[in-house]
Amino acid sequence: MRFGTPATPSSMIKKAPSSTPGGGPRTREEKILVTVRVRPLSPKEQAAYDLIAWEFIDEHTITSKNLTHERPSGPYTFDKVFDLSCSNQKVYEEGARDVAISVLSGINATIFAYGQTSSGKTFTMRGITENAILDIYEHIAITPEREFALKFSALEIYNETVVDLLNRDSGSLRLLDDPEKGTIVEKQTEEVVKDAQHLRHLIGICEAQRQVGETALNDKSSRSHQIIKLTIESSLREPSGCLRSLLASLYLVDLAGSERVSQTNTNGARLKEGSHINRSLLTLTTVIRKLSSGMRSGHIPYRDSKLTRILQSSLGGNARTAIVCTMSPALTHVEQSRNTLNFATSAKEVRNNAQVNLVVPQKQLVKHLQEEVARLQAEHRSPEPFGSSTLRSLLMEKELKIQQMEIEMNELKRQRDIAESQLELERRAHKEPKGSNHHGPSRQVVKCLSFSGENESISESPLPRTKPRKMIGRQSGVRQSSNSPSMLVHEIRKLEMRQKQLGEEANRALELLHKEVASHRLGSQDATASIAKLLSEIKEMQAISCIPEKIDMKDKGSLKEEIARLDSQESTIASLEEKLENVQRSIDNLVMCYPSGDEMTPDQRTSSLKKKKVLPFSLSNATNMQNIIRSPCSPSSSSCKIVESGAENRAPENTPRSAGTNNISSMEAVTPVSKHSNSVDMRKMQKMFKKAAEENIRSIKAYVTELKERVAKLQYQKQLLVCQVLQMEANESSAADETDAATEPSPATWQLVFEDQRKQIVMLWHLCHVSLVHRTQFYLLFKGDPSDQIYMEVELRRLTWLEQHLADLGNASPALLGDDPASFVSSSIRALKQEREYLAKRVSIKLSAEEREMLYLKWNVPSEGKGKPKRRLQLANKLWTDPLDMQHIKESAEIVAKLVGFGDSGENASKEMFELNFVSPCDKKTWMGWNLISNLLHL
Ligand SMILES: Nc1ncnc2c1ncn2[C@@H]1O[C@H](COP(=O)(O)OP(=O)(O)OP(=O)(O)O)[C@@H](O)[C@H]1O
Repeated sequence: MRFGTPATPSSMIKKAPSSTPGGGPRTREEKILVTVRVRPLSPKEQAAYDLIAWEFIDEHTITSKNLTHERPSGPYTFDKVFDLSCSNQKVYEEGARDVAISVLSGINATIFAYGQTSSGKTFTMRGITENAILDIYEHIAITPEREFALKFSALEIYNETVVDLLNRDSGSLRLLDDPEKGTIVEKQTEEVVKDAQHLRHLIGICEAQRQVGETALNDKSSRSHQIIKLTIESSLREPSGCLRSLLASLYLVDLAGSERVSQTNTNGARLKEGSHINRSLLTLTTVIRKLSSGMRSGHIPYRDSKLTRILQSSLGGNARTAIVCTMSPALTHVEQSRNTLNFATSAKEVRNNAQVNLVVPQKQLVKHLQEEVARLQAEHRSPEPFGSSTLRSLLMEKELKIQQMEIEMNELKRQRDIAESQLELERRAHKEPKGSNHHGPSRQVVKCLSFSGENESISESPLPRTKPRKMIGRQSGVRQSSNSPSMLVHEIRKLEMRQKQLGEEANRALELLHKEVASHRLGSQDATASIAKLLSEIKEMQAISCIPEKIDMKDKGSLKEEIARLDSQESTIASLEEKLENVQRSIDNLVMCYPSGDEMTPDQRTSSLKKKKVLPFSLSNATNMQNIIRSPCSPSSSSCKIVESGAENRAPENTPRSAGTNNISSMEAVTPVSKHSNSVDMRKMQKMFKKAAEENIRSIKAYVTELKERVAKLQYQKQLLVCQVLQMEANESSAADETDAATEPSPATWQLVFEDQRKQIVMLWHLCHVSLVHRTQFYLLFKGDPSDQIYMEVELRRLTWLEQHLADLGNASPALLGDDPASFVSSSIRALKQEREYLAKRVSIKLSAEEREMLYLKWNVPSEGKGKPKRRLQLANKLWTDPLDMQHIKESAEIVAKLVGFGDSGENASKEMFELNFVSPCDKKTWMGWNLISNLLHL
């Protein structure tokens, strides 16, 4: 049996016709119905002469009385506020009925009670459940035209373990992700409900099975979250044109109550239960808060707890939801009640998108078609108004349809089997690393926190996996498609290829320059030699930095290696730049080497004229020459052309001139030619040559400058891409989780996120038995500065993984675990105990007698008596014990800091001790230099 949205492929769910019972709109976006119920003072509260701290302004508004010197809270306004005298009947009618009966119209519905322990959740949910049963069966009774089928299932989430309340023996149930149905509970029992009495009986069984325990606040405190699911399918009894039936589920959720350790006086098993309860409620609060702030498209951490995973569709999804927030009126609980009201305030902003679920049961459809065939066959046997051929074709058509349906059914079954086997594979794949390395981070965590090669292999896995989350679209200059590490590596490689091409072009340009200078025999020998040297150097450099032609994206090399490689190439790029500088200098020298005709001495002029007489090509070839030089600058020119044109312009080898172009004496020996040239206007020729040469050199100079710019641009783009890779890794489940929008969180949003993350971190420290000194240092160091963001995220991820790991150890069967599963947990607890003993010793060293007395008084530490531990140890044992009470946390941190000797702001610690040498993520717009990136990766 499956738990989740109705067990029907979404493709089969259609919008309802207008004639659905209930008659409401087909889909509706609406806010969650939020009401608040305040129970009467309990006998215990009355006995303690506790005061009523709340005032009911009207049916919708509640505010705190001004009983203490504290600022009063409120007024708070909700869909309804029920005062102390309100009956269950009224709470149901005004706070739940409308939502509950939606299930009869094919709309999923969820009703849950939220509130502090002993605030009346179970009391309220019982009332709602009973009234809902009455309403449902009354509706069934007055709707004879429809046939109703009810199914019942129930589970509890106890210490983050899902248990079937109809079959406890089945142990811990797994939650599976179904792309269409959302979260489903594997192998859960589902009972067909016969009637109202049977339904009450089943609910009774569940209540008896549920984990209940005694705490200081409640004799029968629910220690688990209970989720009852009633699935109702209804269809018209009379066969009509409409084959579809309405299918929806009603979830009745009785949450365990949030509790303060200091008030419930819990320890041992109760304390552990309380921690799990608080943690999952904290996730629920976070989910609600995020949904209420309109972050529907951003990351909502449903997966952080089993409760929110199961309730996902009820929170911002395809369901109508009503929440009854319960609270005690007592002054003692005013702080907790305020928390409840804040939760309720967030919840009333959450919008759901419920729709009518219509299904076509395949069985029914096949049955219908068979009946149709039978009818047609009967008609065929009897005299018919139509020709027998018409009937036959109709029959054929129907049979074909049946066959089609069967094929579709088989295909659906096949797909289901594939999905199941994939899930099974995935489950095994997840289990494997556990067995081999209990202490290593999970693959997913590794993926989030590092660039190890394993990630690449994960990405190649055929198993379904979570998609990389969206990047914050910060680098507008970088292609949008670069949204996965492999894409980015691909981009980087492409840029490198381009860079290589540019290098080659530069080389060709230089070669031409070289040729020209050599063949003209003009300019200084030094310049010619230096260009020749540059040419060979660049060639050499290209050979070294040769990039593999083939971009092999299956390469197992990790991104980290990739970035290290890029980093090492920096020197190559720098030297390319340097060499280009040199080329430019050489060109400048060359320019200098062309003395203007006017400045030439008569000797120079003669020599120049002599040289010009032996030009390898005549001046009529000037156009060609320009082509040679210009071609590399022109983007459209191909290197091939350049080489060819160079060859074309070479002097024919059989001419006498070509015999001795390499030295001046041989040039001078070619007297007939020079004599012949004498007829040319030498002065004019000289001018033209100078002009052409200067133009060539300008052209090369411009080209080199352009090359330099292009190399710089490429390098910049490459670094942007690297940054993107880094940011993506860092953001994968945190910053990018926060928002899809391309905007930075505003300081106000960051403060909210910070508070939220801090609460989660505190809770996780508690659950994972993290060292008190670490907690204190971290708490005092990270106080919400924007630059703390990355530290907070990393700490949260580390702890979330650790908690999950510990939970897995706790839930796994000993056979699977091999070594002592509890050793890790117990050694952490032992270390914590030793730390408390150490802190206790420091109490008398670091605090004056007066300070000690004040603390004992404030922290309710009774005086020492026989058999009681020392007061200082009692004090140490109280520190950091209530993760829900932020005041307690703050004071605990201050005391530990004093005992250990940290300054007010943890001055003995620095953020770097958390080994995160990052720049502030809020400076993300500023350029992250290469060295910083290298540091970041600890390359
Ligand atoms: N509206 C009410 N009127 C009278 N009694 C109430 C009301 N609400 C709760 N109570 C009583 O208060 C006590 C605590 O209620 P309940 O067990 O429902 O609290 P809870 O919130 O479910 O606690 P927990 O989270 O610990 O399970 C019970 O004895 C219950 O009968």
